[in-house]
Amino acid sequence: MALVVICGQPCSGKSKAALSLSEALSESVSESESKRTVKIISETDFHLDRNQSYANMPNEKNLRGVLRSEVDRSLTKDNIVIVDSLNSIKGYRYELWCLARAAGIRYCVLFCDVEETHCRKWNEERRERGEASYDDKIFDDLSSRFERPDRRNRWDSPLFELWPHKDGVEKSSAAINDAVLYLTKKVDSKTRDVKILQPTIATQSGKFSEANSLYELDRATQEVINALVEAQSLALGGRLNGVSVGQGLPTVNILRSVGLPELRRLRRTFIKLTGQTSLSGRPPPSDADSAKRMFVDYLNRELGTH
Ligand SMILES: Nc1ncnc2c1ncn2[C@@H]1O[C@H](COP(=O)(O)OP(=O)(O)OP(=O)(O)O)[C@@H](O)[C@H]1O
Repeated sequence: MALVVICGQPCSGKSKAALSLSEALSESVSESESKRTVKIISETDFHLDRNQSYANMPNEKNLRGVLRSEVDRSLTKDNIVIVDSLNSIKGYRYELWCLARAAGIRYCVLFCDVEETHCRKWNEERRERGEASYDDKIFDDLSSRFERPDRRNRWDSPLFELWPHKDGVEKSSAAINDAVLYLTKKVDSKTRDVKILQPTIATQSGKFSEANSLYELDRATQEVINALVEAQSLALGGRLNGVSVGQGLPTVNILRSVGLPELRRLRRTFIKLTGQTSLSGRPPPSDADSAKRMFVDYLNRELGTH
């Protein structure tokens, strides 16, 4: 039914927010919606120690991989899944958004906006009470790498903002109320303010094996670029529609001439988002057709023809 990504600095009140949202959602269930369930997926479910999980990049990628798989397994038409983790890397939020899109459900981000100094103080207080907390080194590292959500990104939208330090967090907080309304609103063909993500061919494609994945991704996307450059030069600047990049693959639909620098930029961004920079540990597609399909889908969306 929906995926909610909680996002915020370390020790910014994310778990409190996840719990408040879960309670508010459960209370909003009417008789007719009794099938609906709310599930929180958090690092503590896997008995993972914060300082171990974020000690180095391989551990961090592993943690994100574990959480992402659990999200992927949990998304259904009837439940609302809340991911209670830092979710501070933009590329990772994009991946979660892709999972929601592949599942054809609604999506939103709930952001705990707390200044780093307050988070640090809360973390120190937690440590003094003998509760699990971040070591200073880990806290500094995570907080310096935090990528603030931006509602202009599809994967950060809609964005509901909480200010736990200023206002506290309750199940009646305004942002929680707004999120509940958004997540539970009945939609029909006239509804404009609720977006149910639609799966595309690319997001429906199967699972990929890790072997040779980066190499395949690099090569496959280059082949798509080559095909486009060639097709554009043959069309001599004329309108191009339905450029084939291989049998059984979707076509690229460009309504304007797109130069090589722009194509190269799009390719670089795509590779980055697909995980080549290993932001989340998810392997990029390992077979050429999957990689091409994803890239064509990305180009069609970015060039505004979808
Ligand atoms: N609104 C608040 N006012 C005062 N203190 C708070 C508030 N929210 C959280 N804290 C303090 O911060 C601690 C951590 O809260 P919480 O577990 O919700 O944060 P978190 O962002 O989920 O942490 P982590 O990054 O470790 O998962 C709490 O134990 C509490 O001491």
